[in-house]
Amino acid sequence: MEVGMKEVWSELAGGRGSYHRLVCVGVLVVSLAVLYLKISRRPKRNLPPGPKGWPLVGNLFQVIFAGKSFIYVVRDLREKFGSIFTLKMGQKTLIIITCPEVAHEALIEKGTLFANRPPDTPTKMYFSANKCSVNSSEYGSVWRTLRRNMVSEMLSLTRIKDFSWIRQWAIDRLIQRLEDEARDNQGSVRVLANVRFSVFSILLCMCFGKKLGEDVITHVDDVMKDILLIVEPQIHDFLPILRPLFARQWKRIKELRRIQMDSILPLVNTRRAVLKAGAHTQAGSPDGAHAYIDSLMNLELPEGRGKPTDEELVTLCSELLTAGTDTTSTALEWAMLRMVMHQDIQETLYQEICDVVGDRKVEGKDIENLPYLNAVVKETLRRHPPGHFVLSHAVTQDCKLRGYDIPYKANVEFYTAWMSFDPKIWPDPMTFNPRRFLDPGNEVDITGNKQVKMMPFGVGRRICPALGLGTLHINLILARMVQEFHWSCRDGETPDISEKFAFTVIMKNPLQASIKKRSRTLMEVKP
Ligand code: HEM
Repeated sequence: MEVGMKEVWSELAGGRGSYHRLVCVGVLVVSLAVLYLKISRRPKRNLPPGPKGWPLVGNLFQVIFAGKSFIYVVRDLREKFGSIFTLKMGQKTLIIITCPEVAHEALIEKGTLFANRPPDTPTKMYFSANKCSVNSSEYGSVWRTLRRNMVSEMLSLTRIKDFSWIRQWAIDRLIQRLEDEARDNQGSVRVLANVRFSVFSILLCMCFGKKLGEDVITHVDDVMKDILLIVEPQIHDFLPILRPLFARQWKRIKELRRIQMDSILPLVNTRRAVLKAGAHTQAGSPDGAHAYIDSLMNLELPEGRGKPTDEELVTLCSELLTAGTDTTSTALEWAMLRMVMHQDIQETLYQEICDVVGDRKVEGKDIENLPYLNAVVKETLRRHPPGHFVLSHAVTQDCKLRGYDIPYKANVEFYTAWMSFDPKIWPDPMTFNPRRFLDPGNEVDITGNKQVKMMPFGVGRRICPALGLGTLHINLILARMVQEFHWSCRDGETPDISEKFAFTVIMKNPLQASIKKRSRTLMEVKP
C-alpha cells in the first residue's frame, strides 16, 4: 500500500486560478468539520490498541511520511503493539493481526464471521465490475458460485491434468528462451522476466483453451501490469472528501479499462464463435481443449443476475491472471536465488531429479515423488512469502476477537510474513534450510486447519483456491530449470537478498544468473 501526497499538493497549488483553490480549501474545511461532528457523536468502541493518531486523519500521515512501505511500517508497529492492533487511516479502520494463534481464531474458529471482504475503493470497484470476481465478492451466494466454478473448471485434479499440455508447451518455451538469452548475453539470464512470461502464458492459455502467440500474451500482460499499478490505494481512498481533486485520474482509469476490454474481449469472442460453430467438438480440432472461459459463459449467477456480461467475463478472466502470475513467479525468483546461493542444495535437488526421473523431462506426475523438491518449495514460501499480507478481510457483522470490538466494514489485515519468521515456531528462522520440512514430526499443514505455522496461501474459507495449481507450477518450473541448467552467480557478483514491495515482495535487484546446459540429453515426453 503506497499512498502519495504529491498529487494533493499539486492539485491545490496548481495553476488553475486562485478562485478554484479557494473553493477547494473551503470545501475541505467544511467537510472536515462535518466529518468531525459525525465521528465525535459515535458511541466509543473497544478497538485493539494502536498508535495515537491525529483528529480525522488518524495515522494516515504518519504512515505516508514514514518513508517506507506499509509492510515495513506494520513490521515495526508489531514490535510495539504485538499480535493485534488498530491503525486509523483517514476514514478507514484497519485491524492488523500478526500472530498465528489470533489468525487461527479468526479465520478457522470464527471462519464464517471473518470470511468477508471490505468495501472496495472506487477504482477497484470499477475494474472488478462491481465485485464480480472470486477474490473481491462479499461472502455470500455470488462468491460461492464463482469460487465453486473456478475450482471445478480450472483447479480440480482432473482439470489440472487436462491442462498438462499447456504446461509442457510453456515450460519448453521457457527453457528455449533461457538458452537463447544466455547465448546472446555471455551465459547470463534474467530470471523473473522469463519465468513471469511463462507463468502468464500458462494461465492465459488455460483461460482460452489454446496456445496463443507471443505478441498477444505480451500485450495482455502489459495491460495487466498497468492495472496493478493503478488500483494501488491513493490518499483519497482514505479521505473520500478529497476525491473531487482527483477527477482527472478517472480519465486514465476509464481509458485503461477500455484497453483491457479491447485486449481480452476479442479472445472471448473468438472462443464464443468456436463454441457456436461446434468446432471444439470436432475430432483433432486445435480448439478441442477445455477452456475456463467456456464455463464462465454458461454460468448462471445467483440473485437473478443471469449469465455474466462481457464486462464481467473480462474481469473474471483477468482475476485469474492477476492472482496467479506475480505470486508464482516471485516465489520462483526467490527459489532460483537460493539455488545460486546454496550450490549444495541445488546439487541435492539435481541428484534427486536424476535418481527419480532419469533421462526424461520432469512431468507433473513426478512431483509427488520428489520430497526434497517439495521441501525446497515449502522453505521458499516460508522464508520468502510472495505476499506479506493476505488479501484484506472483513467481518460479516460486528463481533469480538480477543475481547476487542471488530466493526463491520473495518479492514481486517493479516500480516503473515512474521508468522514464518517467528523463532518460537521456526528454529533459526532466517536460515534457508529445506531439510526442516523433511525431519520426521515436522510436517506442516499449509492449510492451517489444525494450527497456523505459515500461511502463504491464507487459511480458512478464503484460502487460495489454487494452492494445488500454484505449488505445482513452482515445483515443476523449478525442477525443469534445475534439470536443464546448472545455475550460478555471474562472475564477481554476490547475490543481493534485499527485497522491495511491488504487488508482491520481490527482489530489490532482479536476479540475473549464469546458466550452463547440463550434459545429460533429455528425452521428449510423449503427450
Ligand atoms: C504461489 C502461488 C500463489 C500464492 C502464494 C497465492 C496466495 C494467495 C493468497 C495469500 C490469497 C488470499 C487469501 C485470503 O484472502 O485469505 C489468495 C487468494 C486467491 N488466489 Fe491465490 N496464490 C497463488 C496462486 C494462485 C493462482 C495460480 C490462482 C489462479 C489460478 C490464484 C487465485 C486466487 C483467487 C481467485 C483468490 C481469492 C480467493 C477468495 O477470495 O475466495 N492464486 N491467493
